[in-house]
Amino acid sequence: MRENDVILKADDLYFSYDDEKTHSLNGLSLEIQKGKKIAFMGANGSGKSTFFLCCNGIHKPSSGTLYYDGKPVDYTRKGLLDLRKNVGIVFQDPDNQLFSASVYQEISFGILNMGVSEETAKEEVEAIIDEMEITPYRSKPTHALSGGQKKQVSIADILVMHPEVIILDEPSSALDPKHTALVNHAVEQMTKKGITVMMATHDVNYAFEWADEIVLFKDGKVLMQGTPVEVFSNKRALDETNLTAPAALLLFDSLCQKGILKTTLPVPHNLDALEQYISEIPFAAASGNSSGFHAIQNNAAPKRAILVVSFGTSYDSTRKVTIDAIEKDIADTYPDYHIYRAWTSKMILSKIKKRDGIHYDTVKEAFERMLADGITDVIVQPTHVINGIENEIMTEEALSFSPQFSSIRFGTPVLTSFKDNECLIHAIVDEFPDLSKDEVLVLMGHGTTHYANSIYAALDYTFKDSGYPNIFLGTVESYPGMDSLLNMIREYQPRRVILAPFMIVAGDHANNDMAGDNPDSWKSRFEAEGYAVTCVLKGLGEYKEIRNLLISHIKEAMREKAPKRAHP
Ligand SMILES: Nc1ncnc2c1ncn2[C@@H]1O[C@H](COP(=O)(O)OP(=O)(O)OP(=O)(O)O)[C@@H](O)[C@H]1O
Repeated sequence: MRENDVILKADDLYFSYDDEKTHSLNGLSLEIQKGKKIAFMGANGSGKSTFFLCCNGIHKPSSGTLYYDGKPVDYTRKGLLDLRKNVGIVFQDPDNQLFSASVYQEISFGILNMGVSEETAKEEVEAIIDEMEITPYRSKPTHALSGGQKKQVSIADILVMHPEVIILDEPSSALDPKHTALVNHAVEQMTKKGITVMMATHDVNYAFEWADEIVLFKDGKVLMQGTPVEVFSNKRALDETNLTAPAALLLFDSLCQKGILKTTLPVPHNLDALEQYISEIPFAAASGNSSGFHAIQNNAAPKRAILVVSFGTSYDSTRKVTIDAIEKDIADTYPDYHIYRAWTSKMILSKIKKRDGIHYDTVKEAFERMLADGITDVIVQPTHVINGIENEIMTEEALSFSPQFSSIRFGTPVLTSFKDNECLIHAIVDEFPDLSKDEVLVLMGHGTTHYANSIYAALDYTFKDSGYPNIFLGTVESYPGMDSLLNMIREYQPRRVILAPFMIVAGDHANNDMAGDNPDSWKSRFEAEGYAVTCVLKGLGEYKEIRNLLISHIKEAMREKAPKRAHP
């Protein structure tokens, strides 16, 4: 994130209402980006309102620093006035905010205090009264308004001052559906104007649909900050903050688990979007069965599936652009097949379960799931780079299910045939078109004790044989290792070393063993030899050509006449 995109930043804030006996803010740190819609959620009493009151200077943290637009908040009278011009709060209870005699006076008060001319203030107030549909009660005394009307006036109060940030503390609490819709409309208008909107809400469905980001509060600090899908998929974080997942996400997950919807579809953020997906399921439309579900489950369940088996990764960002992207491309190419996912690294699976509460299937679980879903014919496509131990174990496990399926076919790992090697060399060369003669590209493969490890040395040779003397391939766990690479590269004498992973994902090995700052990382060791080093954290799964190669392996598996069976 660029520093100048951050409008508000809290750094280790503490605040107490009772002389430090208990901390309502307890080491709170977060950053809010300009122009975003941020929902603040968490259990009652977790500190959301207290933080909001700090944001426009009503409370001053007892320690820590709050920054507005890159500068620490200035608590002088003038500093606070400036802050409040830019950060407006709409209070949870409008009675804490409205104090003028009439609606018109109430909305005019703030803007007149900002020192604008009466004429300009009048124009602005009229415009906001019109926009917020306040005209019918513009002359009423504020105490005579209904709860919903008071809320509209308190929003108009703030909007009229054109702040850069608007904070709304549970704006829809105690409002009927009509007034909730009016408030939601006002919030939409704010974001259209580029205002940063921070909103506390307990409504998970609204937050899921509306927000760009969710901040979860617990005990006066941030438990989690992320996109709505990241946060609401994290069961553990939801449990800790007394929240439930939104209906659209729960239903979507359930339909994906049953194989009715594809996991590769973008997550729908409301029930309307989900309904749209369901209405697009071909059989539901053709059968004229309005519910769709029974028809699909009972009569039309497709029997063929592709199981994509990966080692796995605990890095969400790389997973999205590698494993998810591979599965999506496969799903797009083979729309008649159900796509299932399995990961082979037990360590990663248990880490994700513990950290995020998310379960991904092992190979065994995926086969059991497919069986339960009525799948009869399976193509297993690994995303493993070589035909090593992982792939052998996976194949054996899959074949143990042969008696229960009509056919189980296997696509080969990325590097199996000579043609695969050629394709990979092209993919790498295309990815680094500007590699100059005085630079070397050093690729980090995983490496294994399995005999298939020889592919790394063979491919390193093939690069050179194909006219690329400055592309080297080593492994992090086997041969050729770092010492061999250093010897070869010393001989070449490059000006710069470019490091890139030769693994499907740019995960732990790429981030730490390759690009980390620890003295044993490849980056540090090349730097210690005096080379300038550039790291490219891009997994092979991000290369379109590699994804296409895997798709071609599936095609080859489909052509296979006699599917492999353990018990023919
Ligand atoms: N005026 C006050 N005086 C004393 N304690 C307060 C005051 N306001 C809040 N607190 C305490 O500070 C803590 C944080 O409260 P806060 O209102 O910030 O939480 P919240 O997350 O906004 O809760 P809710 O979702 O119920 O609005 C709670 O323990 C609360 O009891």
